[in-house]
This record gives sequence, structure tokens and C-alpha cells, in this order.
Amino acid sequence: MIFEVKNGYFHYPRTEQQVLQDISLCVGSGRILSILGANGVGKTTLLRCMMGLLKWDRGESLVDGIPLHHIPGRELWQKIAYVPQAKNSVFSYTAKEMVTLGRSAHLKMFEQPGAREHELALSCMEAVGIVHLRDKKCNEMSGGELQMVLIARALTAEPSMLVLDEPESNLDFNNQMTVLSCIKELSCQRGISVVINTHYPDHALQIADEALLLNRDGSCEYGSCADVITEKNLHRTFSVRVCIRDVDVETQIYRCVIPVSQNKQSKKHILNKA
Ligand SMILES: Nc1ncnc2c1ncn2[C@@H]1O[C@H](COP(=O)(O)OP(=O)(O)OP(=O)(O)O)[C@@H](O)[C@H]1O
Repeated sequence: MIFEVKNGYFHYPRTEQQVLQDISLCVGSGRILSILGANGVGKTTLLRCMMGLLKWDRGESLVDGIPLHHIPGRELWQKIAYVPQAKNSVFSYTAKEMVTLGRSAHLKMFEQPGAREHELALSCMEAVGIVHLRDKKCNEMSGGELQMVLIARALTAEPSMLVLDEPESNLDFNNQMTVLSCIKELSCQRGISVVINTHYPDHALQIADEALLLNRDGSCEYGSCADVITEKNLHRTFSVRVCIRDVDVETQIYRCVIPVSQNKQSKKHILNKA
């Protein structure tokens, strides 16, 4: 799938702030795009505009060259799976039931999931290492457990594109690695296009091909990860001086982003808030 945004603008009704301004991007088959930016800058809003959950003021999203609003919802959600930020679930579904729900867009109206759906759900739970949670209720889960369930649910849709909003934020080191390697595998082996919002530039450098860095004024830097995730750009976006270094571990090079110091102004902001 080729997913594009052309010259997207967005602001929320009854607000003056232009959240997104002239955003253009393209995610090809098997490519991973990482979206980064400070808290409240508009990353979730961008995902929602991209998928048509919020309407662009100007500009458009296209799937394989077709404007997104011309694609029937059911067809669209068979192609795109969205993993929102995991907040506490109000649903008393078990993990297995929740994951099986990921097949909904592929079932006919009133059709019940059958053997194939149940098998697929279990294999996706296996892929992300959560079979042990199968009978646990979603409203009794930790944020991290729920996050893994939502990722498995997205995988059962067998999507062409996976959109994830900060999937690693609630997760411990081990689960972060599981999720990142799972995403990389899906894009490399199945050609799934991936868009991921993250607060971790290291994760973007680790798995993404392209990066989009959102600025406060709604504009962005967009391009290859190496071109966008630079010391200079990160300093400007986050008001934190960073060093980017290569660390060689057992013949593998890991590119790491090390926060070094805050701008005086951001420190003052935090002190004033305390
Ligand atoms: N429904 C809404 N109505 C009005 N303003 C909103 C609404 N939802 C979000 N906003 C505002 O839009 C801006 C962008 O919010 P958004 O949630 O997209 O940021 P974000 O980059 O994803 O943040 P974070 O990193 O903290 O998750 C914020 O200033 C937020 O307060």
C-alpha cells in the first residue's frame, strides 16, 4: 500500500491554534515512518487526520492514489489497523475476545468469529508473547498488558498498514523490544506499511526508514531518519541539547540519542510549574 498525505492543514473548531500546517508525507509498502514531537504538538491529531477520523481543513489523505474519503469505511478498516494509546479499558472482554474483535472488519454483518478467527487471534497473541493473558479481563489489566493486547488485536486484521500511537510508552524494556522487533518483522517480511508515534528518537533510529518531526507552529521536518533525527533538529524541537552516538555492541552498531542539557528557559518553565 502507498499512503500519502498532501498539504494537510488542521485546527480544532473554536480554537485559534493551527495544529497541523502544510503536512505532506508518503509511506510505501514495507516502510516505517516515525512521528516525533513535543507533548501536545499534534502527533495524535496527525494520525487521526491521516486516517480520516478527523477531517483535514485543507489537503487530503490518499490510499494507493485514491482519496481516502472515496473508500468505504469497511474496506478502509480492512486495510488499516489503528492501535490508539492504551488508556484503561472499560471493557470486560477477555484478552482473547478483545484480540478476536480485530477481525470485525473482515466479517459480514452479524457473522460470528469462527475457527479461523480464533486460530488467528491465538497466533497473533503468540507473536507478541501474551498467550498467558488470554482469559484475563481487559478492565483488570495494567497499561502495558492492555497495550500488548491492542497490538495483537491490530495484527489479527492482517492489515496492509499499521498505525500505532506511542505503542512502547507503557512497556518495560523486554516488551519494548518485542514490539519494536515485531513491527520491523511485519514491515520487512509482510510488506506492511507502518506509521508510529513515539517519544523515543532511539526507537525511530532503530526501526524507521523515514521520520517526521512536528514543530510547535504545525509545520514539520520530513525525510529519511538520518536526515531528520539530528542533534540540531532535536535541540530545536525539544529544547534539549542531545548527542547522537554510535555504540558498537558485538559487531552491531546501535545509534543512541543522549539528552545532555536543557535550555535555561525549559528549566525555568519546570521550576515555575513546581
Ligand atoms: N478535541 C480537542 N479539541 C481541542 N483541542 C484539542 C483536542 N484534542 C487535542 N487538542 C489540542 O491539540 C493539540 C495537539 O494534541 P495532540 O493530542 O495531537 O498532541 P500530541 O503531540 O499527540 O501530544 P502527546 O505527546 O502529549 O500525546 C494540543 O494542544 C491539545 O490540547
